[in-house]
Amino acid sequence: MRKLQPGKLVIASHNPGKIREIAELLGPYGIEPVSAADLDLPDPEETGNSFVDNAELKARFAADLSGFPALADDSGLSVDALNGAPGIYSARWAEAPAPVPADGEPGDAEAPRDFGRAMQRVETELAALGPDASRDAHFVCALALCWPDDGQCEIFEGRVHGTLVWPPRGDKGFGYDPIFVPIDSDKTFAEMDPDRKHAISHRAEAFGKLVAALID
Ligand SMILES: O=P(O)(O)OP(=O)(O)OP(=O)(O)OC[C@H]1O[C@@H](n2cnc3c(O)ncnc32)[C@H](O)[C@@H]1O
Ligand SMILES: [Mg+2]
Repeated sequence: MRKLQPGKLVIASHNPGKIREIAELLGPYGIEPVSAADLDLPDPEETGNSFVDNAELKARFAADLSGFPALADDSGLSVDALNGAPGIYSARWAEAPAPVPADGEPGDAEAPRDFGRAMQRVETELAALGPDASRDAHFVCALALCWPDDGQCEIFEGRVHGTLVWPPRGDKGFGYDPIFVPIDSDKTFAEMDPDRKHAISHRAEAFGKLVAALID
């Protein structure tokens, strides 16, 4: 399998929380992360039907446009009792419906994200199933690393199981972290130090596989 050489690697993400975690996880390997935003790369539409498809689509897009190897992460929260929702729609659950301006033309501004709203929606849908509904959930992370020249991509996946709590707790991390308590912990991801999250998270597991396969 082709190895990732030290040097520039585009992080094909526009999520600052994710970019920070990826930079921390890559810290020890002599790789220079450059974010898609640093390169002014646009955010592609996530038209895939799976985490893997969306990760590959984002990494290919950034590698082709930048000429550097690119790493994308597609991830999300999957709630058992909601048949895996929000899943690949995890980011979209945090977006408000696009406002329709007075002239009737759809606006082109990106809808701002509100994870308070997304977490509330998870809780509301779970509560509607009654007090006995399972609160089991897992985070999934699919990483795709694509090279620009021959279009080759390698994919790695990780997951972490846990349960959902309400109300949200903690101010570290990002996204759904304040309602997710991983197995064998009493803290939410948002209450943990980053090092602890990196020891057990879905992203850390996928990274462990990537490092073992692609970095000497
Ligand atoms: O596509 P990019 O630009 O990378 O950024 P994004 O935020 O849109 O990322 P995704 O499309 O992969 O959507 C995943 C969403 O799932 C949530 N998520 C993923 N990993 C998470 C984590 O470690 N902790 C909390 N929430 C997470 C988070 O809300 C993300 O916005
Ligand atoms: Mg996205």
